[in-house]
Amino acid sequence: NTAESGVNPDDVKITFGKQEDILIRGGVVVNADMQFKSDVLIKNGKIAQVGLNILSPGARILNATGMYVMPGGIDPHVHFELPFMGTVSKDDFLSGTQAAVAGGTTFVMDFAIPLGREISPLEAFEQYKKLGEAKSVCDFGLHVAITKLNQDGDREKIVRDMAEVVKRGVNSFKFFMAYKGTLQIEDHDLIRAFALARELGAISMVHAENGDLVQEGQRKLLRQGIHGPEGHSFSRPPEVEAEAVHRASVIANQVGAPLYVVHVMSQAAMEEIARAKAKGYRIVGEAIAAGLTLNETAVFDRDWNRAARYVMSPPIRSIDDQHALVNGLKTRTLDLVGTDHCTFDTEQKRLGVDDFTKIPNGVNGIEERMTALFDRLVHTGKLTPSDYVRVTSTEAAQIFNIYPQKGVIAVGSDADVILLDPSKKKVVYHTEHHINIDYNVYDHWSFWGSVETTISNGRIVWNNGTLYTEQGTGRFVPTPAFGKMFHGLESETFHSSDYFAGHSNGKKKGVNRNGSY
Ligand SMILES: NC(=O)NCCC(=O)O
Ligand SMILES: [Zn+2]
Ligand SMILES: [Zn+2]
Repeated sequence: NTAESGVNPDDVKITFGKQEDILIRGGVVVNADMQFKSDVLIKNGKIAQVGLNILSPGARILNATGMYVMPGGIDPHVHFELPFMGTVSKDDFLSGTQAAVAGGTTFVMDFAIPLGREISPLEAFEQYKKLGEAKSVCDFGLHVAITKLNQDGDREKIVRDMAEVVKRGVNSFKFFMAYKGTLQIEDHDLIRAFALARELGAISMVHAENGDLVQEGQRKLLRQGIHGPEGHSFSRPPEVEAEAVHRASVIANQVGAPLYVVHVMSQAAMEEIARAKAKGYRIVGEAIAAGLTLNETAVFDRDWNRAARYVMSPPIRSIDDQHALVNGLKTRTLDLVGTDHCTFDTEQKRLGVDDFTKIPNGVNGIEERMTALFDRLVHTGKLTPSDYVRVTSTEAAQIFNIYPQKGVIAVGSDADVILLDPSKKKVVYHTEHHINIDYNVYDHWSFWGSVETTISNGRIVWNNGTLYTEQGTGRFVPTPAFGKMFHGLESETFHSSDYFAGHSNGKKKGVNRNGSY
């Protein structure tokens, strides 16, 4: 036991990687609905007791005086070892989840993307699940990307795969409306895929940009002699993002499918979400840490290597957009915050040194999200600590249907818990971070709100600046179908075959829960 906050690191070394009884004393527990002074007892990887003056002889004591005791962060949008744009993103499930827990995130959701290889969505799911189980140091879930509906001339294969991955614990499909020629799915397939997802009780997620317009914009700029990173921003203006949000929301609403828009980066795109919400569409908007903290001036840096670090899609926008997105979280036009953590080192970014369309797209953020958002949202007084917990953890747990296992400090929930000191600053140095690249877009930034201790499934994995992780301790957590976004829709008669004219011999047949069509 120690009078200092957190625990004595020498003690921890003895039991690192092991679940133990932990008593968190004297902190303020913050859930999405309320905050209250309370102790928290952890046993066997679960929260065993929440209340005042808990006694538990033999438990390790964590002194949380002056700290917030919060559910571990849930990052619904990360990409580890993603084969993309001629290379593979640098952080894998090991470095990525180590950085996650060092930053207070205890659950990540990656995307199984059948990209750059002729594999099916089911094979992609199994590959990513295997990678995650072998390397992760915290629990993880998976979304599955659908890039086309026809595999090797077999129009039923993808349909069968979608049903099968739902059975295996996936409740969300991702569709890219951009990246023409590689990931982009065309509207006629999007309509059918949304309908299938709807029938299966799985959320349709979109990367919303008009990929055809982007491609035309890129060609025009290159013809005009614009080859640098700024061309990336010019080729993907906010209208191109907003148009895709509008189109996706209309298509989803027409087929009755709940829609999740990932990485909303512009005010224009956010306004399309507000419009859809006002019309009663089932739609949620995800902000990302980069959109809430960075601005487009970085892409205009005279130093090419520095500018390229900020190239991601949709692009990082203006300061006005950034402020609008922060306010959108406050007004609940936007619902939750991820990172889209997708890292490429300087050498990889330089693949596009002569042509901005070849700069691998992606920025870091998994290690900084919790502290950066605490600084920008809570320290500024815009959001309450409870609202912060909602947008960084609880909302994701509810949307992806793993609440109350995750996303709350409550008896019976997984012991994924952080101790956050609101009066301490976290300073980011690329020399100290846990991600696997040679820079950090937040290098030398300081944020109010430092995650002092992270507990993952009852294991202390981060304490006072030191990691105590063991590769492979993270589990794949299945996300069951028909979560929050489907509530009230379960019993409705819905046949995706209504959207597959001539696809099932004219017979009105749906995808049943066993996966046959
Ligand atoms: N966002 C980005 O630039 N890279 C990751 C892939 C994606 O989410 O579009
Ligand atoms: Zn995307
Ligand atoms: Zn992404």
